Amino acid sequence: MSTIIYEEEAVADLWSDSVGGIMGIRELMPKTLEGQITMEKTPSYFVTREAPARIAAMSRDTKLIVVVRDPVTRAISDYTQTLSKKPDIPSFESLTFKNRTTGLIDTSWSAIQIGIYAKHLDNWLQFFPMRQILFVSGERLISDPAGELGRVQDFLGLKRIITDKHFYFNQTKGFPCLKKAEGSSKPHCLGKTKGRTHPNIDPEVVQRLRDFYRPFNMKFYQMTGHDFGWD
Ligand SMILES: Nc1ncnc2c1ncn2[C@@H]1O[C@H](COP(=O)(O)OS(=O)(=O)O)[C@@H](OP(=O)(O)O)[C@H]1O
Repeated sequence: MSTIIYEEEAVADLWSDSVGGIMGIRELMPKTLEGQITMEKTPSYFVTREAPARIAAMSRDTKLIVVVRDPVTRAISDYTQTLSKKPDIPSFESLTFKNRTTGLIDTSWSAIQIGIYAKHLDNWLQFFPMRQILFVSGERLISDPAGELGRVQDFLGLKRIITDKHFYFNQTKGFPCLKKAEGSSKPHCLGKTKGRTHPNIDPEVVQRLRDFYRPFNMKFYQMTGHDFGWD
């Protein structure tokens, strides 16, 4: 049987040379026994330039899992998260453009930059073959969580233990939830910070962003061999 051990996002800073870089992080990660898989979950790795080389230097066999969703919705979700912490930030519409009159998009804004998946994937492919990378569809994770987790289990070479039986759709939350949380007999939904209501964004700005991302999405579908259906 395989046990999965999670590490937290805080580990990200620990890659820095000041704490011993790769060797430092190795010391901090739990020891992995035969039959166990050690996992670390840090969303920012996917968009961090140095991450592929550093992870490859630690182990070329590492398997990588990335959840991707429609980059336009992702940008709005990202903005919604920042807004919840800093209510005084400018509108989504004004942050989107370098110059609203010319329609020039500010690709240096992280909410926009992160969704250019093809560009980030290019960096990873310099160090890892595509067969070691799994892209999970954020949309399917909501519409068919068991199906998407089936792909994850197959990719990790695990028996399909998590199935439809483990989920139910919670009408109040508007998302799938677990029938039983681990080590408990009670249902479990993700917390309040997951599944926030997004603000309404000017449809013209949304359309402009759709047009902006289309070529990058097409490239991404080509690279992964999978149409995520965002266009
Ligand atoms: N089952 C279930 N329950 C609740 N939310 C779900 C679920 N599955 C996927 N999602 C989507 O996850 C989004 C939040 O994940 P993030 O990775 O953005 O969160 S975080 O950055 O780690 O806070 C969150 O994005 P927002 O809707 O923008 O809040 C959800 O759409």
